[in-house]
Amino acid sequence: MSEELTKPSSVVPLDVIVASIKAALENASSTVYEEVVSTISSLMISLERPIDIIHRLHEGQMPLAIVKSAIDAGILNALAESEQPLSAGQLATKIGAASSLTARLLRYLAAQGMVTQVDKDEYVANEKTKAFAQPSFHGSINYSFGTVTSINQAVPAFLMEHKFQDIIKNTETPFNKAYNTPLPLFEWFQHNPEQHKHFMQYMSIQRHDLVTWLSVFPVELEMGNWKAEDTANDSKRVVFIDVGGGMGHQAIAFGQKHPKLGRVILQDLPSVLEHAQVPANVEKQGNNFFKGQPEKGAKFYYLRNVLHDHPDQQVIVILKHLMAAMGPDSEILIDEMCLPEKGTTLLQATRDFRMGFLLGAVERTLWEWEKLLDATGLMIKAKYQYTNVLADTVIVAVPKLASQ
Ligand SMILES: C[S@@+](CC[C@H](N)C(=O)[O-])C[C@H]1O[C@@H](n2cnc3c(N)ncnc32)[C@H](O)[C@@H]1O
Repeated sequence: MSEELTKPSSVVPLDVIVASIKAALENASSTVYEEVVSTISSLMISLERPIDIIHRLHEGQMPLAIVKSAIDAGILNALAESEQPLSAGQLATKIGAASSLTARLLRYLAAQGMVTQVDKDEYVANEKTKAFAQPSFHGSINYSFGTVTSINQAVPAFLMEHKFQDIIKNTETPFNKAYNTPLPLFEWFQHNPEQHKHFMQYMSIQRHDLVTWLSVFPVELEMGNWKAEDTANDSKRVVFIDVGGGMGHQAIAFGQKHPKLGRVILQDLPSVLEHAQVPANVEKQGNNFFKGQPEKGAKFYYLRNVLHDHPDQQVIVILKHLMAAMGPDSEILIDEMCLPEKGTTLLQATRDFRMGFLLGAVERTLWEWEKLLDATGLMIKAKYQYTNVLADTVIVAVPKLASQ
């Protein structure tokens, strides 16, 4: 038997290894799941030969184009809605496409794990098909394909033109080059509501299934003796402000988990808050964090994935406004990735460049956070890491003087 036809499992017991990984993951927590998937991805990268990298980079451009086409054609929704297995011909009739093209799309989607092929020409929806039939997943694919792809295309020319210097201005990025605009991304979104909607849909699911900061953050411990009752003014104080909170997922989660601690506020630009749907215990408050912080003396000023959107000088402006509003017990909670100094994963390094290409910003290491906070007049009182895959960490920052 030639070497090419030797079954891999006769050399390495792959079937056994795969079966044991699948069995171990059946009831695993999302943290364990993410970590195993990340380790396997790193293993795949470590096993690649140079030509395999060429194949990965070359073939890697295709999935987004195919998945976008499959969504636009309505294949995933039609399959997700069907209670019976469907053939390519039946699906083609439902969506009004050619049956041979539909068959080829299905073959690709099955190879990609997004539909299940149960027989020679029979397909059924699986969990991934059902997820990709939802508007938030459509929006995410549209964001990746419609907004991000053109930015990636602009990167090499942008870096060459800028002589491979750091990207430090949010008005001079590959995004600005790709869209020929002088506006920073979030201002540009105000003039491009369709792209903004897709971005927000992506934001709403990008942490799908990951544990949240509330699973590790010791609220009672950090609260200390802080009380919501403001007896002097016969009112309730603000315990939590989700600064730049977008659709308010974290404000909602905090209010649900801690309904009695005090008032909860969601702050963002007014045009963003129009789209946020929050329960009665979360107050919406339009505010531009570059202009100031109207709520004085709140317990927690929380910022998730906000500061990584901005270069250092702007982060300092945002934090100084919060410092001016802080009372003696206030804390700033910075919920961001803390990149490891060594052994950054491909995903973490990708997120870092994404920030740079879109916004002239960066993901930071813990040491870089320490340096930046120090330059602002803050220090790290505590930190709580809650994911390994993204190294998401809540940094508790307090003014240097108050803590000394
Ligand atoms: C990357 S998103 C993070 C949203 C949210 N914190 C989350 O984790 O889902 C950044 C947020 O900052 C908001 N933002 C940008 N510029 C702002 C400004 N000048 N004032 C207030 N919010 C702003 C955006 O509208 C957006 O909701």
